[in-house]
Amino acid sequence: MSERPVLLVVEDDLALQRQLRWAYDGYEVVSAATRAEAIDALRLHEPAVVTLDLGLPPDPDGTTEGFAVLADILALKPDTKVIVASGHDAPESALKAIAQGAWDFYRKPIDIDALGLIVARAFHVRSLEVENRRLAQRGGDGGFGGLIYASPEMAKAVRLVERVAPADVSVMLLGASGTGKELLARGLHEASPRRRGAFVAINCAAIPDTLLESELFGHEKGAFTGAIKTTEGKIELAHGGTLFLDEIGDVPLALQVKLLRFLQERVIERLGGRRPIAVDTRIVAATHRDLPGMITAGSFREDLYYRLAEIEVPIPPLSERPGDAALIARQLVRKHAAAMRLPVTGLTPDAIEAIERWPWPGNVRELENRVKRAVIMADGKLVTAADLDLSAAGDGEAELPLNLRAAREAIDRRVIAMALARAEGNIAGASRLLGISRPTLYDLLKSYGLHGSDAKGG
Ligand SMILES: Nc1ncnc2c1ncn2[C@@H]1O[C@H](COP(=O)(O)OP(=O)(O)OP(=O)(O)O)[C@@H](O)[C@H]1O
Repeated sequence: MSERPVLLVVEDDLALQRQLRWAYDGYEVVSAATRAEAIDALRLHEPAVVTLDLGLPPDPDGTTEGFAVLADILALKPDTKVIVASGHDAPESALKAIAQGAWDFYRKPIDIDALGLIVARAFHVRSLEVENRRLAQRGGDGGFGGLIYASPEMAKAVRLVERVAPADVSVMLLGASGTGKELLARGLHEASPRRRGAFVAINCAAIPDTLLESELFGHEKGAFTGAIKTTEGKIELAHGGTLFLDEIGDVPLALQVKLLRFLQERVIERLGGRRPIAVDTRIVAATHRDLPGMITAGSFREDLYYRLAEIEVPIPPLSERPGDAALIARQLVRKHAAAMRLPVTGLTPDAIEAIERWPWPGNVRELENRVKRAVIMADGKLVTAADLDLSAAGDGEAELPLNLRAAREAIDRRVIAMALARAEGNIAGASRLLGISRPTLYDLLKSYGLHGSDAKGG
């Protein structure tokens, strides 16, 4: 039973003590009638929240003893949320208590429901503070590669990348646009012995096929019209370091052959060049495409795939990482407010709720764009759902799915992802939570292309 949060009630009226203990059965209510008892209880139970009647003996009609208790509590445990009682005749003492560090006040005679709300809010805020502190200790600007995350899904991807970073194996990051593939690739580079070399990134989908070859391999002066000087390609620029090839699935077949040769022989030839150049570059590739499907269709070389994908790291979309969107949003608000010198400090509860409901088709990139804009739009200190332009989230107004089947699939995916997250990727656990059999869940995972952590092995 000691798992219930402890609420310390400092109150000299024994009947009232009993009434409160009875009313707040969601908490472990500990009572104290004097300053000494209150401090003993504070030391013993370390309650997160205390309600404090300022009129305690030996000054039951005044407030001196109450203020002394308040000072003691805040000196011993400054993060305690103290809620003081203000007598109907002395509202100013409540304000004075708040000025001295009390969290809130309530009026006597006690309204159990109203006080209950204040107490619940105090516990809630306290738990958020504890969580924030825990995250801050992980490193101010995020952990590995600057990534911010708390979901087990993302932690798993990060752990895998961390583990393979020092080894000389090829890594393929699989995830949709904006899920953080480049940050992960950069983190991999930083965690590898190659961190003294350069990290070079190229998005193969963003460069026209005709230019991609010279971007990757470089060219000699005069190799083609406009080649006015010899230029090193990205592979050469990353010599001694890491080259991140984003959207590898968009590399045309002819160039795939050339890439494969580089990976086999570790030499390149610039366009128009005649001599092979030895290059020591580690390739990390990424794609959102179904490469095995492309291999079957003949548009991606199987031999290149096996060279590039010794280890595959699936990166879940933001919508399948419970809790991450709100966490990243908080950090981004602080970052952009500081960069733009705006007095915005956080998000309103309705903004957090809207963020949690939004499907984030553009993943973290979309989140970052919206937060940046919202920080500029915000009127006060807090960003609202309207500032984020997410007020229609969940109404179905912003994103009407293609048809009912697509809508059902979207909901299935979300709920399955949540169940997997709660069961820490365990299929048996997730299927129990969903009220379906294991084989049914496997079928759903397969048909939606989702991965439970033991989906492959189990
Ligand atoms: N977990 C995260 N924490 C903080 N910022 C993130 C996180 N994931 C992504 N970002 C930010 O979101 C943006 C998109 O991330 P990134 O470029 O790594 O995605 P990507 O998967 O490589 O996308 P694309 O394939 O479209 O280039 C970047 O500004 C990045 O800093």
